[in-house]
Amino acid sequence: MAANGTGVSTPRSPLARIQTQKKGNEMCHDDSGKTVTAQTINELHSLQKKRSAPTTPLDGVQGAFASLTEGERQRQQLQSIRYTCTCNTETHVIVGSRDECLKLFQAASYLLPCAIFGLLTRNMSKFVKGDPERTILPVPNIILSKIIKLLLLFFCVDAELYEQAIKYEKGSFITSTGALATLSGAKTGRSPRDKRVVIDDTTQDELWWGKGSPNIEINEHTFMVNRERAVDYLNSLDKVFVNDQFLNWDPQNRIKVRIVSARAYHSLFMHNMCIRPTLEELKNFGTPDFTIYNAGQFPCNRYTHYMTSSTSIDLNLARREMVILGTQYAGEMKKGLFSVMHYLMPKRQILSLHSGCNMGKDGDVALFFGLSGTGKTTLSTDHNRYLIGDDEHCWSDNGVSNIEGGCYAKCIDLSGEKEPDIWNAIKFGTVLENVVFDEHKRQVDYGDKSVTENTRAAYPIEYIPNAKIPCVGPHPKNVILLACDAFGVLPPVSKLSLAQTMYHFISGYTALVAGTEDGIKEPTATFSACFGAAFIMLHPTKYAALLAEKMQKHGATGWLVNTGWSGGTYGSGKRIKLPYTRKIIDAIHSGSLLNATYEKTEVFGLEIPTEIEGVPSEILHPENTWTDKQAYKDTLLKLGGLFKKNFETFTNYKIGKDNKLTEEILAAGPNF
Ligand SMILES: Nc1ncnc2c1ncn2[C@@H]1O[C@H](COP(=O)(O)OP(=O)(O)OP(=O)(O)O)[C@@H](O)[C@H]1O
Ligand SMILES: O=C([O-])CC(=O)C(=O)O
Ligand SMILES: [Ca+2]
Ligand SMILES: [Mn+2]
Repeated sequence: MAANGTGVSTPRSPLARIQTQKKGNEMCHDDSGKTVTAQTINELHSLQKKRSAPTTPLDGVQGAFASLTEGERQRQQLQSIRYTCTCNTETHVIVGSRDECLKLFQAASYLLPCAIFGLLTRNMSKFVKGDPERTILPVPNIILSKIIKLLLLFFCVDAELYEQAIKYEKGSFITSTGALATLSGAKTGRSPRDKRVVIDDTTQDELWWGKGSPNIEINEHTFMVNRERAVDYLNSLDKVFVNDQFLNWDPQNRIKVRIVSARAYHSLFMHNMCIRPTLEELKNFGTPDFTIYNAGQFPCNRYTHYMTSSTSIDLNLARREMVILGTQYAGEMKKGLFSVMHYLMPKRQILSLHSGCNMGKDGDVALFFGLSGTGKTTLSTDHNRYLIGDDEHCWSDNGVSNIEGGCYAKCIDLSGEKEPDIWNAIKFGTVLENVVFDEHKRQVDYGDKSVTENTRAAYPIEYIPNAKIPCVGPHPKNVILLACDAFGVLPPVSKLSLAQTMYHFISGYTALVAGTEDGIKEPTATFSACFGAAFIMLHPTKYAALLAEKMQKHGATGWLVNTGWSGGTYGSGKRIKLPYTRKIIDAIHSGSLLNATYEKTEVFGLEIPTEIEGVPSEILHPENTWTDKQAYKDTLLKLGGLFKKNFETFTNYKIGKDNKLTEEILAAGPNF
């Protein structure tokens, strides 16, 4: 209780957040989207719908159903709910030992095939001590270790999740192309400063901690406090959604995950993003390898030790659990599981990668690395190639495999002409986050940033016509590093030596424009080790060593592609046209670029081709595109300096078995 007797203050509006972030802290950079500007939930909702004149008369039945007889209408309705079992909101509480409960759970899923059951476990200690609210549950005198709540609800076909979302989650609508438009609330991007990892005897030694690391420590006790909070919240609801799914298309390294969440939106999102089990696999699912408790609507308690805001995403590797409090941004689940893979896979000598991946007709595989917004999804989705995946992969001795079963595309300024496959994937079943649409026609305005610039579409990978199912492929031939250079000094494409590839992989550079706020014209450089510092769990050099080893072994060629500015910095120059970038990528895939004539640039020492089919030669050397040559030189040196400064932290580490490669990598950076 506060000393002045006024009690503990509560946030003024549901969207208010506590700002406790220290400026200039040592955390890895925040690549999450900006939070919304709306101050209240109603304001947020009003942003989503654009006013327009109604086009449909509201009285009388119109359209396809108008001419149906009642019998036909009923038949069609029945057909559409064929797969939906009756919702039984009654909660069946089974109390028993963990094993007994699991057995019952298994048996029940056999009795009702197709059903996914809600399953919640909670520590019984508090329960046994006697919470009057809870002792109403029958407690037979067997040794209790867990309570499991079976909710006979789930049968998560897309249609039912749509219905649940529309009925219970404000801001859910069906768009004109059939996608489910949703709002993620106050957070429209990830919150890397609120992502915490339990430090224990094992993780203390194994994980990367300290400067630059994404792992902010909490202790086991705090994790349990937050876990209890999340589970209590979920237990208080009429229903929870449970997804039992897989990660990783490599059958030998498949991970079973369970996601318990409160929103149909979250369930459909993960249904799309993770690998969907067959009915047979679901029946035999057994115990998951990892579980997420997503209580995102509910905040963490600010007075809990270690908490610095009302949001906390907590990872406990020993318990194989993650708890989410205070953010409904669905990407936290996707990228939270990616972090888990970044821990589990390297232990098996498998490299986990923040990259897109596709394969040509002849089986040539390319990886696309890059930070958020640099083009992984856009460029790996290529009508002339098979899509293996757009964002998260593993590279093992067997080749590459996608970790996910879906894609998560940026939608800002999306157009059907430039990105037809992504455009056409936005249909029934797709989750469309934080977009603005016409209130009557339900047509999405992809240019509208009113809710956020980070608008997204999450769809199953099968929605891309040339997806490669199963999503696996042979060893990569090309490793393409994407950087969206808003300084406009990096060449549109350069061929890299292995040491240069490693240098740029460890640097993980991109520069975007700070945002859409007035007056901000100056790009900010972002360095994020391994093009995904927010998700890696071990020291970056561990992943770098694995990449070097695999590239060497399989003879892959590295490339640096600037998908950003040309002809000047943001403000004076222009973003390189997507069709040109596609031509460049085509030349890499076909092998023609490997045999081109090259010249070397100053400062970065990059090899740039003099000619590429379909690309004006004058843009290949960035200096040509700048009218002010001095400004080009100054900007180049400025960026070179930023690279050097960033790399200082890595100069004391050894990469790989011998010092030779380490020395070569250090020499592969800008030289001036
Ligand atoms: N020359 C270009 N090359 C690639 N993308 C471009 C280019 N010009 C504009 N774009 C736009 O940049 C964006 C690239 O976003 P994309 O979804 O591919 O990012 P991503 O690397 O997959 O990021 P994330 O990891 O956040 O999903 C798209 O909106 C695309 O239309
Ligand atoms: O995780 C997200 O929110 C989107 C994404 O893919 C990234 O940022 O790399
Ligand atoms: Ca993407
Ligand atoms: Mn990503």
